[in-house]
Amino acid sequence: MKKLLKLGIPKGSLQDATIALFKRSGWKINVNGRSYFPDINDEDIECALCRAQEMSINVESGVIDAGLTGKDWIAEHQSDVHVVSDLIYSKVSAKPARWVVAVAGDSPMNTLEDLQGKTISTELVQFTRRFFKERNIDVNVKFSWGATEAKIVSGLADAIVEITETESTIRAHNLKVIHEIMQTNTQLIANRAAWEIPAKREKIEQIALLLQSALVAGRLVGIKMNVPETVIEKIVSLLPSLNAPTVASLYKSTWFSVETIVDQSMVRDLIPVLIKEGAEGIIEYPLNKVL
Ligand SMILES: Nc1ncnc2c1ncn2[C@@H]1O[C@H](COP(=O)(O)OP(=O)(O)OP(=O)(O)O)[C@@H](O)[C@H]1O
Ligand SMILES: O=P(O)(O)OC[C@H]1O[C@H](OP(=O)(O)OP(=O)(O)O)[C@H](O)[C@@H]1O
Ligand SMILES: [Mg+2]
Repeated sequence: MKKLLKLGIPKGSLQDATIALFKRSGWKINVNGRSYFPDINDEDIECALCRAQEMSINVESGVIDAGLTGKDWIAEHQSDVHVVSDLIYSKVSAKPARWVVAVAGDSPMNTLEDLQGKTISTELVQFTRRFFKERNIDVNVKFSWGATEAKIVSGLADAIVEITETESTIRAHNLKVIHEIMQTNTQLIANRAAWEIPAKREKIEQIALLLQSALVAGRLVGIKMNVPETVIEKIVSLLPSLNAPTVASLYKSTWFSVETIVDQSMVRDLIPVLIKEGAEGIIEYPLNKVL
């Protein structure tokens, strides 16, 4: 039977992070062997694996109702799709990635203008051509099938336009970044006609809401502690929180239980301070969703 929503899952760099995010959001996606049609535990959704590079083309044409892909490839194709939600994650982190112009580390080229008349290798050909044309810099943009960083080292190109997330590939080839041309992150996009169908839109919005809440939850943790009455005001003043922390009295005691949600990056600095100020029995726990 035909399902309500055909959903594109990006095959490749974003695949594992996307399936993991769906799992945290309450959907199990199972990729079976060589099949490009994974199972999902939702009778309204039919999943299809699709390359990130062509997702927006298939969403625009309506072959797929909605899908996840990078902002970069939507821009490359100038696809006419409805952007439902920005989901800030990349291959290995919950951060955007960057498309940069890079040259050999010892190159005398340091600015975009220095690339006048030079050869640039990239997978993102159309976007790169438009970028340089808008700046009246005449360059020869050549399509790269991948391993693009190697093309500077082997002398096949003077510069590259390439995506970087951790910069390890740039460093491994002794390149230097001379310009950032775009930041990119994953986006949930929908076919414009599908978006106008209430039942489809409702399902897409449900997916957007839960993916977003699982992403936010991934950055936060809960902390809970016991605090004597004498230092309660001081401890509360130290706690950053989404809202005010919850403070409850401990049964037949002058102590309080204090609970709050904080950014996980600050926990390692916060906990020693809380202990020093008199908090005890501190526990930290992960969150599944924050709505
Ligand atoms: N670290 C990363 N490296 C490459 N692409 C990334 C990274 N993080 C996020 N992306 C996004 O993944 C999408 C490209 O993924 P895709 O798997 O299709 O290309 P790829 O990694 O070049 O694939 P492959 O090289 O295996 O053919 C883009 O939208 C890009 O923005
Ligand atoms: O900044 P980093 O964390 O090193 O990640 C960026 C690198 O990862 C991707 O390569 P991919 O594995 O897709 O190989 P490819 O160049 O052959 O496409 C991308 O094309 C960069 O080379
Ligand atoms: Mg690649």
